[in-house]
Amino acid sequence: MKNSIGNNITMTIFGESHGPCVGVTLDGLPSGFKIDLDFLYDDMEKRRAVGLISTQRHEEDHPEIVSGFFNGYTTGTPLTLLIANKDQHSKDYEKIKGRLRPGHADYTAFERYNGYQDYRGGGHFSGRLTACMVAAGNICKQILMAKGVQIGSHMEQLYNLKDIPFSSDINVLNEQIQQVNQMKFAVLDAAMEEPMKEAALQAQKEGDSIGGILETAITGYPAGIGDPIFGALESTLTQILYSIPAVKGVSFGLGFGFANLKGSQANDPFYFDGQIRTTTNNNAGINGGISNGMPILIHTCVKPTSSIYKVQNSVDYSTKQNVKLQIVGRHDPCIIHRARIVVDNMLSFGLLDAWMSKAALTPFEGEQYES
Ligand SMILES: Cc1cc2nc3c(=O)[nH]c(=O)nc-3n(C[C@H](O)[C@H](O)[C@H](O)COP(=O)(O)O)c2cc1C
Ligand SMILES: C=C(O[C@@H]1CC(C(=O)O)=C[C@@H](OP(=O)(O)O)[C@H]1O)C(=O)O
Repeated sequence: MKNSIGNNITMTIFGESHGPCVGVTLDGLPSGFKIDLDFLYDDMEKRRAVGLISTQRHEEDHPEIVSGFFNGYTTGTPLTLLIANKDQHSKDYEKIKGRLRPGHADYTAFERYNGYQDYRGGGHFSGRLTACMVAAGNICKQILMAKGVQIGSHMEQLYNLKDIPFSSDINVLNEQIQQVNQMKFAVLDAAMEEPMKEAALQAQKEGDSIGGILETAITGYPAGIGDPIFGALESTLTQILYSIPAVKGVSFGLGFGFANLKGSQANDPFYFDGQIRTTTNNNAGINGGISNGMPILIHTCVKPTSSIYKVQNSVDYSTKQNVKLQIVGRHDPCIIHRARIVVDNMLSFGLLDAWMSKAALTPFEGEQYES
């Protein structure tokens, strides 16, 4: 697995930030699924850079489906989406060529690819490739939604500013998911929108950057999905989340918060009301790597953008000299408001892929466990 991931459906991502296009192929999709293109374009719009709190590189981000899609439906053969790069300023990178941006992949790419990597705009390591993740993941999300799954994220924290958390009441939670999915800047507490935007703007003015934490909720995902040991749902989703550039932390449910609790506080007691549920959801919908039907709740930490405009200490890889680095060009002062849809859609890919494993292994209808 290098640029491909998945078992039943696979996602392969290709391209570089300053090449002609970036793209993605999904293989193994069911045939005959009607794709809502407007819904796809809406998600692309949520990731697209707008305003001073995002990069000033403006791309259309209008994916072109070049295979696996016919008369509005998936054909079941590899579905490839291409997204053009048109607004590259490659000369910005000539000026700092060989000078390693702290926090970015410049140094590690040199070591990995022996200098043959396309260094312009972060090349294959660029956040640009997350446009592919949003596009391909959107199609998976559409399939999940048709099965009653909902997924949405909000910025629970931006730098030191906090939004309210998702509700533990399933009805309220479902409304909140719908609410954030209507928003370009996803916060639950409307009063936090301006202060958060102001904080991002302030970082931009200072030539600096900020990060934060996304909270994602998934409802309607059935119990019984996940393949222990290595296909545990948490393992699958964690691998996917860490594939997103700038993601530096992932936790499920109470996560590290479990450390402060006793078992009597941490356990989620069961009850039955026609369906097996739990009264609390500290384990966030997953036990033993398998979904239990309760909402899946995930926290994802996105670091501050590494390309900042303050002078930094670095090394010139070619001359092996210590240098002062002054980055030029266009960068996001904050990534998280754009990354939230990347997170949703990549999780959708993982959740659909895991569900397809269960579907492939489910015994004949009627052949269910009976006590
Ligand atoms: C939507 C999005 C936009 C990004 N924009 C930038 C950017 O403008 N400048 C930058 O230095 N990094 C940006 N990044 C992050 C880098 O791509 C990432 O930090 C880099 O590849 C190194 O990987 P790592 O942070 O996961 O170690 C962006 C990431 C995402 C998800
Ligand atoms: C192009 C996008 O983001 C880019 C991600 C990025 C990086 O280093 O990750 C660096 C910048 O690239 P450039 O220097 O070419 O402007 C961002 O603009 C995008 O998200 O669509």
